[in-house]
Amino acid sequence: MSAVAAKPILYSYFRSSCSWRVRIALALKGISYDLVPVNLVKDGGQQFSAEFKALNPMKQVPALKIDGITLSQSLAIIHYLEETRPNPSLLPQDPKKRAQVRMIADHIVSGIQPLQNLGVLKQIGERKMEWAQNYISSGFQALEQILQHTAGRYCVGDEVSMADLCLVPQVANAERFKVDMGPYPTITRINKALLELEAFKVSHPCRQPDTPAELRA
Ligand SMILES: O=C(O)/C=C\C(=O)CC(=O)CC(=O)O
Repeated sequence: MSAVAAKPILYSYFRSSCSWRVRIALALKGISYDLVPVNLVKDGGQQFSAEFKALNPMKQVPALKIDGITLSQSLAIIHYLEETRPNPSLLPQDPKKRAQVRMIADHIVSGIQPLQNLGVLKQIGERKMEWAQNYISSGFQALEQILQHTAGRYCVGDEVSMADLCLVPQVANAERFKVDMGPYPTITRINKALLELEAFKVSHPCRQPDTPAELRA
């Protein structure tokens, strides 16, 4: 290893919810990084380039080059950051609470987001809005019920955890797909509290190097 460790490089798209999860983790842990934008729509999708495919065969963002390896899959990246840069921790000490954090994170990362991802909506065609609304709503109905048992100020108790890193970007997607948030007061309250934190602000899709002018804050 060289004396001066190379800065991590994040391959990101401003409004990819999965990229945003990782940007929040990097911000919370105070890790400085360089960002390489990958535009998922321009030129038919830059993620399909041979160059990017060599980096991540799944042709998705985010990807993170760090400590001499390249990682994809947002939660795997976040767990690596947690294990190598443990402060501040994004997992509670208590095993039951840790399990609840993972349950909520998986619920969003595996149970909601993939069903409304760009690649799926492309296949769905005209009905894509209705499709995304249905899956986000049914996922949020379950999540609202779960949070009523686990939440304090944030998803699990009063400390920011991996669950919160997944929640905020998914709520942004819900808003984008015009999901009625009325039935989800707990999700709405936690989302609002989290958006007040600096790490969630700096990582926000409206403040990225690749955010188009009309979507900037
Ligand atoms: O329409 C676009 O600009 C392209 C892609 C996205 O926003 C990101 C996604 O694929 C959805 C997601 O983050 O869940």
